Amino acid sequence: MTSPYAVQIEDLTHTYFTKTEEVTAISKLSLTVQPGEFVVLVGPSGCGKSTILSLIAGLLTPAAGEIKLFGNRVTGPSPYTSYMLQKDGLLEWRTVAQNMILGLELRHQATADAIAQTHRLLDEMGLSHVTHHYPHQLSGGMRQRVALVRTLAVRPEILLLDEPFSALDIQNKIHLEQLLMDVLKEQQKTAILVTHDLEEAIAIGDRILVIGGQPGQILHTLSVPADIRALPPLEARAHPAFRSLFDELWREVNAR
Ligand SMILES: Nc1ncnc2c1ncn2[C@@H]1O[C@H](COP(=O)(O)OP(=O)(O)OP(=O)(O)O)[C@@H](O)[C@H]1O
Repeated sequence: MTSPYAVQIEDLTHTYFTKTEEVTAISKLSLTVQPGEFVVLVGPSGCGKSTILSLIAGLLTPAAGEIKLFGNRVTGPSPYTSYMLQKDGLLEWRTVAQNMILGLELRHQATADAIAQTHRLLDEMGLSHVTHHYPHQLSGGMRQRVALVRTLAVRPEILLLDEPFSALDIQNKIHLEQLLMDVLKEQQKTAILVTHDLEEAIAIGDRILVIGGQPGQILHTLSVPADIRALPPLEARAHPAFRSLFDELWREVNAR
């Protein structure tokens, strides 16, 4: 039987070992994410948010518990996921066109069709005029849009986004949030976003999980009301209920 979940995490524990100490970053975490759902992880620094993403991406091996993506157990990096970080990670010696197909090349999927698709995405992001530019010729917002195209190019079912817009000014941030939401809606992808920006969490998430405790646990869940979810990120921020949701999240994140 196929799994009804895009992501299913059961009793997950992860411990980092350093020369001097053991840090249990995640302990017995269980969580499910529906296909097409946009889940946001918020919480104080060091609570384990990035560790959760790295475990889902198969970049770390858990000490205990398991993660399944569409019913398939994660044992290493998988074609289901694509990861985007705060640092764009563009290779300075490659043009925009060469950077955006990097993931396709690494996965041996750089077919003419896949590359053409990637150029369409670049066009949708308003970047077709910089196809042959090098990263140093781009603004911060443009670089991050190229990184988003590269993340989407491999057509992952699940996007893992670790503070991807946190270094951007508010105009660029909202613009990229909108572009991301358009693509997710059109392609019906699942996404898990880590952010410190509680407004961003409410403006683009379906369900927000406050992570915290000793070690990482889900301390609070906030489901964003459907009428806010239906709005573009800029308008969502102006919804009359937005402030009280923000206050609720703020209290929960800062409660302990
Ligand atoms: N490579 C590592 N080696 C040892 N400890 C680590 C390592 N990476 C993370 N940790 C520890 O694991 C815990 C969780 O870290 P993690 O980066 O997942 O938190 P976070 O919530 O993403 O933090 P931030 O919001 O600051 O990015 C922290 O105590 C951190 O110090």
